This record gives sequence, structure tokens and C-alpha cells, in this order.
Amino acid sequence: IRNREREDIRHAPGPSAKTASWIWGHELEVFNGQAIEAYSKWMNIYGPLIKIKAALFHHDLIIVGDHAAVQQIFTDTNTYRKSPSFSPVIANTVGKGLVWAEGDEHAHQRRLLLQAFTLESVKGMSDDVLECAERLESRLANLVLSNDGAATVNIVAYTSSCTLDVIGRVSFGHDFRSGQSTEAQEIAESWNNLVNMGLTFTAFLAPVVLRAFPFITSLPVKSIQAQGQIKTIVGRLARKIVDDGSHIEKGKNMLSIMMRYEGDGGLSTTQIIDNITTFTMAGHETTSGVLAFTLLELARHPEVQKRLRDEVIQYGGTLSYDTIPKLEYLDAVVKEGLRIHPAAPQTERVAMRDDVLPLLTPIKTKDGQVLTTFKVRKGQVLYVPFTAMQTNPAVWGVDATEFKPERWITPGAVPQAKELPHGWSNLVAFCDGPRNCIGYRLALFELKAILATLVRTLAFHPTDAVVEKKITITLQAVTNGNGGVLPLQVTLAPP
Ligand code: HEM
Repeated sequence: IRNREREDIRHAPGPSAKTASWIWGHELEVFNGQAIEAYSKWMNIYGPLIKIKAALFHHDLIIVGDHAAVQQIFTDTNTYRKSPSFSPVIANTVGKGLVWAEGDEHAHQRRLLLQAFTLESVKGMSDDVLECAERLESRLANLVLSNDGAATVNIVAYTSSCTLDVIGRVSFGHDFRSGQSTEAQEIAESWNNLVNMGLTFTAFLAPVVLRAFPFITSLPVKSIQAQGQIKTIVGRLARKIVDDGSHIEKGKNMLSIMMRYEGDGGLSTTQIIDNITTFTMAGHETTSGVLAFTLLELARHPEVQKRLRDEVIQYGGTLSYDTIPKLEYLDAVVKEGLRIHPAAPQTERVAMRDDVLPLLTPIKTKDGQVLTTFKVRKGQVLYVPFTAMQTNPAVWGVDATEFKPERWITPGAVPQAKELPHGWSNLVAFCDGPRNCIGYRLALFELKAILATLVRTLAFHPTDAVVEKKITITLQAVTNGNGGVLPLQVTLAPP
């Protein structure tokens, strides 16, 4: 008892236990609110490291937004791992690829897979990305023209079919035909079901029950053991390509790059196919979500949209892998979209052993002590709230939650690197350390190529719809209770 009394977590700041539900702790409040809303509220009051009550009488949870502590969590992947209770679920949903792997297995897979994400490899994918962007541009333009010049669409359906087209082509040379192929429709339907299931109370319950009773995943119950539908579809398509050898001619996609390193210390065919499924799941809806929310911001900020369009048109040249990085304002728009609407608004880690986290911002405990480090016990569950960190007014100033791309090109408007987290562009949208997003270069090129292609001919306008933000697998727009729905009005761009 004396040991527990001395634990830092006992004295960590955070919302009072009296405000927590006796059975669901503070977790139900987090789930019921908009994405990360509750964490942001508490971090504004109590600082960047807080504790909250967990559901089902689990030990208190730590929410860590302190930049030094977060960097240690992401760097020391032996001490901080994804929760082992979810590992069988990941294996069933996307297979035993990179998202599933831990420790030496992860390091081995990651080293081999990096070949598919080098600058050179992404350059090789750029023509496919640009073609998919142009397809989306003409689909929307045709829709506008056939609707008397203005069409109201669920933009998520369009961004999602475009990023599925991209990932199909670049990862295994498959054409999902702008959402028209049978497989694309099955994937969209399955994803839509998952997103909407994620809004229900069962979705809140499942992870907390699993955390309390991890053995559930090994029960011989068919519905628990069932393989995810998207894994089945993508696995079948990729297996067919490997079996008939057609990946060999299409040398630039990830499958063909990985097949060169198959066997002999490389990855097995099953591991390669599991990674194709992993990339399809991790790379498709994430990029689509950031695109959809950035288009919403452009619709709400016509002056930003106009400045972006002017930049793309004035540039005048052909959009390509080499020219797109020259567009400075486009870069600022993409960074701002990723800062305010990261596709993964948070992540979870569990401490595998006792550790001491450094703190950039000392915390004041409930009994008035000041801590400059924080002791973590083995088994401690920690959440890293990316969105709350990237929109923290204590770091980003009073306009932290506002969409202002100008801040990225105005000297002194972005806080200095030492005040920001370690990560791509001092953001944590792509995580950091040995498990950062392996696809970030491709994602950035996609975001830029698709936005630039769309705004040069089309204009986006807001509608009356009230759009909420929820975490259901990834960050999702929810309109009238429907997940994955973000209405926007589209017209042709003014001459
Ligand atoms: C805007 C788009 C994207 C965002 C915001 C994003 C964000 C992230 C984040 C935050 C993580 C770390 C998750 C965690 O450890 O909890 C991650 C990991 C990962 N991402 Fe992305 N991602 C994006 C696009 C992509 C793309 C296009 C691909 C692949 C084609 C991809 C593949 C992966 C994979 C395989 C991992 C696991 C890496 C590992 O554990 O070593 N992502 N991503």
C-alpha cells in the first residue's frame, strides 16, 4: 500500500474522480464527445499530462501530451507497445503485417518494407496518383455540369474512392475503377458498416471489455475468429496477382518491389500479402479523411481556397512529382489540414516495464509537488492525443484550433521547434520514432496532388449540415448521426 501511495499516478492532475461514472470512469464521456474534445478540455485545465478514471475498474489511464514524454514513448518501442489484448483483433482484420508486428518481428518487416517507400519508389508511384486525381476531377466536374452547375455531394464517398484507386494501383497494380468495381463496392460497404458500428455503444464496450478480459479473443467463437471482409477481398486480389505472375511486368508497385525480396531472409508471400492488406487499410481511409476535412476547411474559408487556386493556376506548369513541392501555399494548406484534422486523432501504448518519463513541462500534483519526471509502472495504459497536442492553445496560441495555413509561411507564426513535438514538420500526425507512418511520403504527395488538381477547376462550398467529428476507427465526419458523411456543394471554379 505504501508503494502505491508513492506512485506518481496517484498524485497526477486530472478531472476529479467524482465526475467519473462508477462503472465507465471518464471513458464514456470521452467516447460520447467529439473526437478528443474531452482530452483537450482537461489538458487546458490540468496541463499536458493527466490521469483519468478507466471503465470497468481498470487502473487509471494516463493521457500524455507532454512533448518530451511522448518522444520517449515513441522512441522506446521495447518499453511502450501497442496493447497485446488487441493483437489478435489486428491479425484478423489486416493480417500479421507491419501494424500487427512487435519487437524484432516489427524491425525485420519494417526494414524490408521501407524499400517500397523510398523517395525513388514514391516518385515511381506519382503518375498513378496524378491520374487518379484527374479521374476524380472529371467525375466531379461531370456531376456539376449534369446538375445545372452545382451539385451537393457526400465528399467522403469521392475522396475515399479516389484514395482506394491510388492504393490499389500503387500497392498491387489493381484498378478499383473509381469505386465502380465489385470489390471497390464491397470494400466501401464493409468500411461504411465498420464506421457506423464504431458510433454505437457496443463499439465503446468492445475495447474496454477486451482490455479487462483479453482471453476473449482466443474463445472458439465463430464471430470472434472471423476474418475481416476487407482482408479477405484484398488478400484474394493480391494472391491472384502473385499466382499469375502479373506483378512482374508492373515493376513499380509495392507488391512487385516486395516480391523481389521474397523468401531467403525476406518476407514470405503470406507476409507480403498481409502487408498489402495493411497498406490498403492504413493508407486509404486515412488519406481520404484528411482530404475531406481539408476540403471542408477550404469551403468554410473561401479566401484560402482562392489563394490556393491562384497559386496552382499561376504556377501554370504540369503538376508532377518534381513541380508539386514548389507550391508553397499548397504545402501550408496540407500541414494545417493535418494539424487540425489528423486521421488518427490518438494512439494507445502499454508500458511493458517500469519506466521514468521525462517532462518538458513540469506538472503540479494534487498535493502541490512539482514533478519534472513521471514514474510509470509496468502495465500502465497510456493514450497520446495527437489532436489535443496539435491544437493546444498553450503551445499554438489563442487561434490554435483555427484553420490558418498562413501561419506556416509567416515568420514567427509557428512556435519554435523546441516548443513543439518531434515528428514530421514538428507535428505528430504521422506519429514518430521506429513506428511512425511508413506511408507518410506517399500520403503527402497524394494530399497535395489531389487538392491541387481539384481546386484548379472546381470550387467547394459549405452546406447547412452540422458536421461532427468522431473517432470511429479513424477520424470521421458524422452528419445527422451517419458516419462517413460530409456534405459539400461543388461548382466549377470561377474563371
Ligand atoms: C494522411 C494520411 C495518413 C495519416 C495521417 C497516417 C497516420 C499514421 C499514424 C499516426 C500511424 C501510427 C499509428 C500508431 O502506431 O498508433 C501510422 C502508421 C502506419 N501507417 Fe499511416 N497514415 C497515413 C497514410 C498512410 C499511407 C498512405 C500508408 C501506406 C500506403 C500508411 C501506412 C501505415 C502503416 C503500415 C503504419 C504502421 C507503421 C508501423 O507500425 O511500423 N499510412 N500512420
